[in-house]
This record gives sequence, C-alpha cells and structure tokens, in this order.
Amino acid sequence: MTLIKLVRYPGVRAGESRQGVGGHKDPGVLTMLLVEPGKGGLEAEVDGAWVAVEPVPGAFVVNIGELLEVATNGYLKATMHRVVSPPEGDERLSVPFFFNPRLDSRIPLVPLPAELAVAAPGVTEDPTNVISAVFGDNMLKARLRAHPDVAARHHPDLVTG
Ligand SMILES: O=C(O)CCC(=O)C(=O)O
Ligand SMILES: [Fe+2]
Repeated sequence: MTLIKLVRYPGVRAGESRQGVGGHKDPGVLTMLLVEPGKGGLEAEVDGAWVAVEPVPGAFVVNIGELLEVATNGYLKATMHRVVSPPEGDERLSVPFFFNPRLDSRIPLVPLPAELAVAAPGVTEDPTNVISAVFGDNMLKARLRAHPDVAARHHPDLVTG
C-alpha cells in the first residue's frame, strides 16, 4: 500500500506554534521524501537532540520506517523526525513517498549476516509507541497517535485517556 502525499506548510505568524508535523516515526518500510529545493524545516532526532536536516540539491531524504526496524531486528532504527513550519510570508512544499506493504501483511524477519546480527539490539520498546509487524495495525496506531483529537471523537474505543 504505497502512498504519496503532497504537503503544504503555510507560514505561521510570530508567536504562534511552529509545529508543522510533530515528532514521529513513519510506520511503514521506507520513505523517500522530496522537499521543495532550498527549504529547511525537517529535523531528525539524533542522540536525543533535534538536528536540522539540511537540503541537498537533487537528493531525496530517505527515512527508515518502523517495519524496516522490525525486519532487521533493530539493526536499522526508524528515524524520529518532525517538521518546523516556515515563518509568515514563506511556505514549504514536500512530497513524501511511503513505501509500504499490504495492510494485512506481516513483515518478516530478514536473516542478517552474523556480523550484523550481533549488532541488532531488537525492536525499540516504548509503551507509548508499540510497533506492530502487521502493517495495517502499525499504520492505525500511527494515525491514532498523530491525530488524537480525531481518534477521541471517532474511535474512543481505540484510545485511552
Ligand atoms: O513534509 C515533510 O518534510 C515530512 C512529512 C512527514 O514526515 C510525514 O508525512 O510523515
Ligand atoms: Fe514522517
């Protein structure tokens, strides 16, 4: 179930929240992200700190998704990232392409060469973000987390608190 999105981040007035997309990990396998040339705003979490991902002309940004973390038993870690909206008078366009399997598919564990397997620590365990190997379940979790207001209104049975 690949998905392509066209995203526009309008500029925000001084004093207003600059949050474009809050911190998250993409729930699928791999994301190829085309950002409008020259535009910043994307940040990735590195060792607990947000780091600006500088635009590279002619290049896609590639995000590791949670299912690739599952497939590699944590050898590859899903990228935590967010987007900071531009200031008033500017805007930012992006085109993420999400490479995902069928909703009902369960991602298999890829056999790693021994030298990589020893460096695979397992999938990240976070009670606030439980990763499912079944893509549809993981996608639903991501949507419920990203849109808590919609979840509380339309799917109160699926969320707590
Ligand atoms: O717009 C971007 O640069 C990133 C968007 C994103 O992270 C997402 O849609 O999952
Ligand atoms: Fe993302």
